[in-house]
Amino acid sequence: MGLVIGNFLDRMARFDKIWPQRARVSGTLTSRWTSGLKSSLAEKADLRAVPAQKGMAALGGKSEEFRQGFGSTVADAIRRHGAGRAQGALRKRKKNPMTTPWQRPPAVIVLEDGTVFRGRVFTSAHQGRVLGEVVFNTAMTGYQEVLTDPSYKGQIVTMTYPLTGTYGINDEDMESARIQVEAFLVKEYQDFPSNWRSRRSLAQFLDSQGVLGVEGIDTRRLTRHIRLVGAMRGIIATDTDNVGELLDQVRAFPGLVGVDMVQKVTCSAPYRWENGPQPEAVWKEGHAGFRVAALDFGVKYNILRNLERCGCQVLVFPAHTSAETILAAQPDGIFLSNGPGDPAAVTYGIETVRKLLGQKPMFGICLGHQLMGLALGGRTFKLKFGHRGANQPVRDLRTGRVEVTSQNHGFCVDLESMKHVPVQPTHINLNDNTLEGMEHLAIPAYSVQYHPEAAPGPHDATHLFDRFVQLMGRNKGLSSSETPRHHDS
Ligand SMILES: NC(=O)CC[C@H](N)C(=O)O
Repeated sequence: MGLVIGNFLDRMARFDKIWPQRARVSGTLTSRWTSGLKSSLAEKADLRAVPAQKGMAALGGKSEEFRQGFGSTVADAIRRHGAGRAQGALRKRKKNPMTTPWQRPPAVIVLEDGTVFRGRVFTSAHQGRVLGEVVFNTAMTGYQEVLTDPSYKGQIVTMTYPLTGTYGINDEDMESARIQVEAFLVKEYQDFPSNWRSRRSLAQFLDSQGVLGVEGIDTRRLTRHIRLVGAMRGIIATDTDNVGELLDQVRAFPGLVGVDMVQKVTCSAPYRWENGPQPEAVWKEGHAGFRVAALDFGVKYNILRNLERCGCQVLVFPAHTSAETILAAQPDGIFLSNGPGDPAAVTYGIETVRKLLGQKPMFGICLGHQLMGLALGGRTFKLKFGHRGANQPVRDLRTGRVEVTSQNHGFCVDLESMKHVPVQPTHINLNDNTLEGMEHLAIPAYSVQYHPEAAPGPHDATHLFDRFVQLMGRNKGLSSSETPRHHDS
């Protein structure tokens, strides 16, 4: 496979060798899952003799809580932040008690092929079972954006990066109004975030919306398994360990193929985007920027932020809106958003896009790109395990330029099927040569499978938003210098 995946596997192999050494040399709790398995409290205190003693001295009367199981979190906090801040953290922790990893309730994950993984629940709000397609994301940061990206609806997401939670959750990096993933699986959860923007911990965020978080998963084994066998349905249970029963339940779950997930995430009524969603669904009086009608199949906020940054004003329409209603708003351009699930199941969206093609300049991202492909007469298929991460190399076939891109998709437009359509393929994924972008030869319409808005990921491709603005300008008879330009390309 490609260089990027090769590097990734190599890095994971090296990480495994380095990890135990680091834990031995520093004598800290970096590997809580090895040290944590020692069951007697005396042994625990021994294993982390230095931070534990400092912790007890610094906390004075708090040593009783240490013995009762706050030990690792307090010692962790002292190591990271010093005794003063650790005391503050302990006070917060008493309000929202979190047990040490080895005290957390067990969770079992069963994949549809019978493979079993075990972990521990690091959230408190959830008891029971969760079903979804299990997918992995290789971005090293960006868990907040991943959790809130509507394209993950119906999916249980695991991060391949082994430590999650370090920088908490902030108020700015939301990609929609809520958490969209069905559940979140990590190798090691870090419950003491340290970042100037952090407002709450990852566990608190998941708890606030009743979403299950599980740690202690062998995420490397899980990822390698999905890569070898392919995307799979999975079930997480916190209420039973009966694998046979869970296997029956996961096999009865329909999964994502052929299922319209868009209706679960699209907005219920049109709205204007202006530094966030605004209730009124009308163009702003006196605004000179191009008017973009965005069809919301599960739009990420950062796409709307980017359009706004390019000087556009944006009205967002529910996925079911008819082509006639959209054209009646007299937009200068039409944007087709990203979104979850199988594009072929969004039949009403395909029909609307077919009617809108050629009426106004059109730009599609991810699911929007797939719907454009289907509306033009192409086909889509499910990739073996999908592209999700922030390091996918894409070549622009017209310039030869390679961009490192952010991606999140499990389906793909079949390049072969586009051979009979008046479309030029413009971008190719260098890992597996699948189609990543196209441009219509006769009408102003183009699309990309990847995410130029990043969030998370590199900003190599933000120029694609400028291209949309240029296209709208040309369509209105403006020269390129008369059209605003906001991104460096
Ligand atoms: N990010 C997206 O828009 C994803 C598109 C589609 N749901 C897929 O998985 O391929």
